[in-house]
Amino acid sequence: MSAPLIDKYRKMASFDWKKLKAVVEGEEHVRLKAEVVAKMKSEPIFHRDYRVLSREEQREVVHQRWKKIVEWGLFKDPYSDLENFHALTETLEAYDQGTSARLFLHGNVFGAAVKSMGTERHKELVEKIENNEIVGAFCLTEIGHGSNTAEVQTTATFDNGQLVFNCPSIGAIKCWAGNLSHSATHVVVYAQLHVGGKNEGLHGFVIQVRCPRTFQTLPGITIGDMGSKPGCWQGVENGWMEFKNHRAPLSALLNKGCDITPDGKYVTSFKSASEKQSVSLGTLSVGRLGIIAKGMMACTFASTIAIRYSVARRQFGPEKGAENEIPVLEYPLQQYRLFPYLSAAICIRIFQKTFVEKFTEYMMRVMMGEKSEELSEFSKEVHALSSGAKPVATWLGVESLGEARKACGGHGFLHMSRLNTLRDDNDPSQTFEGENFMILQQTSNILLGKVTSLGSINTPMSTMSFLNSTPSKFSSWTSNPVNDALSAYRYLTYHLLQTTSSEAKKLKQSGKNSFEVRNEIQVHRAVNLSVAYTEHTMIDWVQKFVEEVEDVTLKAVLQKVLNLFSLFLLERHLATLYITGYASGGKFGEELREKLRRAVADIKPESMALVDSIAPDDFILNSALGASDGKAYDHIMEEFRKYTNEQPRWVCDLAQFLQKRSQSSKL
Ligand SMILES: Cc1cc2nc3c(=O)[nH]c(=O)nc-3n(C[C@H](O)[C@H](O)[C@H](O)COP(=O)(O)OP(=O)(O)OC[C@H]3O[C@@H](n4cnc5c(N)ncnc54)[C@H](O)[C@@H]3O)c2cc1C
Repeated sequence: MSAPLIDKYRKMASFDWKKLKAVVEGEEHVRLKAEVVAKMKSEPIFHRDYRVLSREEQREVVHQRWKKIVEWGLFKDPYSDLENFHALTETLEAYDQGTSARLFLHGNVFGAAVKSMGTERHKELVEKIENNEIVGAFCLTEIGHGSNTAEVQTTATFDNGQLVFNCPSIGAIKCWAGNLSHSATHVVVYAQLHVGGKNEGLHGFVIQVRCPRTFQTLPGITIGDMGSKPGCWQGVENGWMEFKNHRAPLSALLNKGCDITPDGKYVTSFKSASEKQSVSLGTLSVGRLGIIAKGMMACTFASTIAIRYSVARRQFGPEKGAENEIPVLEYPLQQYRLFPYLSAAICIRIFQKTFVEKFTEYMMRVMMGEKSEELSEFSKEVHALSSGAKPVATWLGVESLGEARKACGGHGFLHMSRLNTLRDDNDPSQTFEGENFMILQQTSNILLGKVTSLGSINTPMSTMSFLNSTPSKFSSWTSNPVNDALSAYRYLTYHLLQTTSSEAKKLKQSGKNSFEVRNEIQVHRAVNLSVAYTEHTMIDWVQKFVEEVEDVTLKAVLQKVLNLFSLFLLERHLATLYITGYASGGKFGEELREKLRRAVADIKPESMALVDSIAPDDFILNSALGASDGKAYDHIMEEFRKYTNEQPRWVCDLAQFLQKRSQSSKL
């Protein structure tokens, strides 16, 4: 049985989805993505079915795909061709995060670390990285330390003009580094630098770990694999590495801002240990911006697959008889569970794109060598927002895939739906490049640092200026739910800032040290503060984007999308809004919920065209339930039929066993 209803739903929309796609993503981005997809379709190595590959198969296929992309020469420096970089990045991330991890870990993590922390001394190596003559991995995490990077235990000791690397304990063994198990010839490794018996703290080094011809590890280095992992991560070579007196040349030290003289003296231009650490770990914050897009892609896949399937799937109806059954998308509850993630997919995309534009402006100024108060304020603001937006986006993304899987019932559990695999693929985005709860503390620390300048806060992206004036309490709803939501968020953020700050003061006065204070203000206070600030900025930036859209039809549909996104996020703070005194009595909450239900219902006629505007090409989506023709049952059966005649060898054993059982029961 096929499901032709999808076209009926497409016709309900008030707008042309292709026009909306061009407005939201940009025409050039859409064209470039289509070009990459066409290239991939033409290469057999990118063709795939729903078969679950073994770890070895998956790694080999990732390797072959990586080789093809390198041969195509599509992957360029993001700052030399940003548009091209984004189109390729998005397509690969959507196709398979295992393949994209392989490329990014080399170019954008390992390579970026060498470029940002290295000097002229590393120029030749940078050329090799760019030509893909070597393969790189990034080794920061150890068995005993991940988040607390300052305490990593691997040592690099200056000895007779060389650096000697050691892991003094099991906890100091490097782990989790992608590309490391089999492929990496070089790594960026972080270690405590010891010179003349003194620990100079955490530093980055670049060293060769394998011979690029034999792939044998160099003396003093043992490398292994970390075993099986869920989803696409099976294809990523996350490895461990132990050093035992491995000797490397002094040039291994990534020496921007620091060095060791030939006679063994450590010299640095850093004014403090924290400045040194922030430069050596600065490369990490760039990654957070990219990971926001993982959250957006997760919401995109979840809503595309689940909403298309919800039209093909009919259950119950006003009257008896299968012919009277209605698509499950008709149920308000199903809409309420799915449409918010559809709105999140669109809003996070708009937010992330705006953020990347602002970040690029910031990076250009850094690369031009600017050193100003304003630029350092810019850096802080970028850090605060990226550390808040990465958790907000990735939590929403993983949550959306779980909800979509349940919304697709039993068939959602099939591997061919891709929902559980995608959930596994996206799961670690909540942990790597800064564990979500840990980096939210960085956002709240920066916000709390502003308490003394309330009234005169002036930051380059203006994300905190609203804190300058005392926000007012709820009085009544207006005709614009987004403005209403923003007012509520301003109140919420302001009050969370005040209560978190006064709680910290109280704890300090009671004799707690700053470590204790920081820990005790997290629950219900600092964490919520970071989330509220971030969501306010997201909504605010998307609203500014919508205001600029000229086409009235597209503007109207985007407004509906943003209405839903704002109310959906705000409703999650309902209890805190009441606790902080924004409103009293049930009316505000009742009305908020009623507006949320209304916003969901407003999306229904637009939903299928909205899905079409965000959905990746079927080749990339690769979901039997979410294909654009809406024929979920046909695709499911096509796959089922592949398995019907396979009789496993143990069936003979089963037959014999049953026979034995029946004979013994007759005795
Ligand atoms: C798929 C994957 C790929 C990875 N790739 C790489 C790679 O290529 N290179 C690399 O170096 N690393 C990599 N990592 C490692 C990753 O960066 C770390 O796992 C991450 O930084 C979190 O550190 P952790 O595992 O030590 O967590 P922990 O810090 O041990 O956190 C455990 C829990 O404790 C909580 N916690 C810790 N401290 C505090 C605190 N002060 N207050 C409140 N709660 C706290 C955390 O919130 C978390 O819930 C990868 C990880 C994964 C899963």
